[in-house]
Amino acid sequence: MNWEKDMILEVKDLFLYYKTGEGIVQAVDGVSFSLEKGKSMVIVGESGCGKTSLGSAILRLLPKNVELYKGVCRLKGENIMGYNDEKFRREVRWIRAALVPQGAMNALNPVVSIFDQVAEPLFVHELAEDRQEAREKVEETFDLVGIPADFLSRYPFELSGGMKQRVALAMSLITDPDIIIMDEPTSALDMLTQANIMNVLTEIKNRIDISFILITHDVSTSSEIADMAAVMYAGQIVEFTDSQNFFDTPRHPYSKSLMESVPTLKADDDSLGYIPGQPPSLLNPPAGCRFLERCPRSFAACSEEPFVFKPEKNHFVRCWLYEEC
Ligand SMILES: Nc1ncnc2c1ncn2[C@@H]1O[C@H](COP(=O)(O)OP(=O)(O)OP(=O)(O)O)[C@@H](O)[C@H]1O
Repeated sequence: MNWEKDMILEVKDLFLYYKTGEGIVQAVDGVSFSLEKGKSMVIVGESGCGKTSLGSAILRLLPKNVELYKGVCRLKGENIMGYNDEKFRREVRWIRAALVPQGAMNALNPVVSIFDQVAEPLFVHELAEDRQEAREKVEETFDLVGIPADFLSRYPFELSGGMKQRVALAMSLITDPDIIIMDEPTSALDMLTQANIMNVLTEIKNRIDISFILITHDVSTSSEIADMAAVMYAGQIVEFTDSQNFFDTPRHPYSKSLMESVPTLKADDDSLGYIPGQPPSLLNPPAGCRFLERCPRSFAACSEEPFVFKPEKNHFVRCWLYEEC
């Protein structure tokens, strides 16, 4: 993969391992991808495959038990992995790259008004001189995420789940970052509210120059907003391509099974697929292809770790089936 100037984010050979009493958990194991400016990307995969860890690794939000953390992360061409922690905190996290963490809407402070919570990053990072300036910025951001301005003085308990999620989004947008990573932003919401949040994201994408990474295990809700799609399996990205390609013709056997297991309004229940078995433990992942045990198309080569192949332009698949491509 070449470094290119119109990329917002380039991740190369990123590793994040955790130390535990049982051994080393290889949560992010040599992940590489790149995302163009203004584009959005979805990262899908089963629970426990390392999606949250990948987001945390990019934003350097690390727990204490890190065993290995290395790789390259270029934000607008600059390797932010080379920044010391202070520079990273001051210039990158929440300023140029923000996170909407899993369950963010339930983590709002119940005794602090919505205005004070959304405006806080402006004061912490000295981006507003006074409350009036902060208020204007918060109102502008509320307009972007579809929160009525009179919600400024409300408290979280006065808001519906969908509104709380919009507040969490507003908190990540308030500093005008280049990119936002959203971890399961719709998972605790009903279907209608999920669709509303997706519409809000589409609206934001149309109105401002921002890139999104959407982390989810729900393939269906992400198809509308994503320009690019990455599939994670057992700590690795096994497929990465533009979403049209991915949703029309997924290539990796895991991606295919994943797509076949997504319910649609047209399909009857009998045609729904499922993936037998469990992903391997990240404590001691198998030496060959990590999907081998569950793969309907495995063959002799799969006992060796697959390289990433490119069956067509901008389509990367970690699978021996595409070796000849
Ligand atoms: N601090 C930690 N210490 C040890 N293991 C961890 C730690 N954080 C996560 N893990 C493990 O790392 C692996 C990847 O977890 P992660 O939360 O990144 O996956 P995920 O795909 O986001 O899952 P989910 O969809 O359930 O949120 C899992 O096996 C998890 O148990």
